Amino acid sequence: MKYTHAEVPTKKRIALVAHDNKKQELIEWACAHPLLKNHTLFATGSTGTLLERALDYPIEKFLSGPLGGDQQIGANIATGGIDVLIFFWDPFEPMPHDPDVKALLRIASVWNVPVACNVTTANYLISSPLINESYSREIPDYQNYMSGRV
Ligand SMILES: O=C(CO)COP(=O)(O)O
Repeated sequence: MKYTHAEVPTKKRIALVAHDNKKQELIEWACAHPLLKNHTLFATGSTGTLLERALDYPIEKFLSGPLGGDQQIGANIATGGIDVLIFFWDPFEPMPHDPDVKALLRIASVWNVPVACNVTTANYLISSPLINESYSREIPDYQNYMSGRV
């Protein structure tokens, strides 16, 4: 695989997602970090509705996770529309949409997007100076990949 770079803007596009047993944790984390409001926030349906209420800040909501929201966020990562993923997934509960969860985590890895799956990592991420700076992110060179296939 050949790689190229994408410029990540100063104002990040941050996706916030939590499974039901982790929603309260994510809400408390988001409320404790008002700096999030310097960025554009996205979320899956139920997570987004709860966060919007708690933060009193607009959140662009996708479908609910089990109905395709995880896949929508994954598609946005692949097309360069999301720069950071905060995904508090539940390690104790099997989900009907486990394949979607795995696919979202995989595609974030493919496109070298930073992912926080727990509060500690989210704290490290949000306190990184890079969250308020532009950043050159290494990504797969799609043109090169395609030219080798067709
Ligand atoms: O299921 C989810 C992530 O896999 C989250 O979806 P909701 O935010 O709609 O609950």
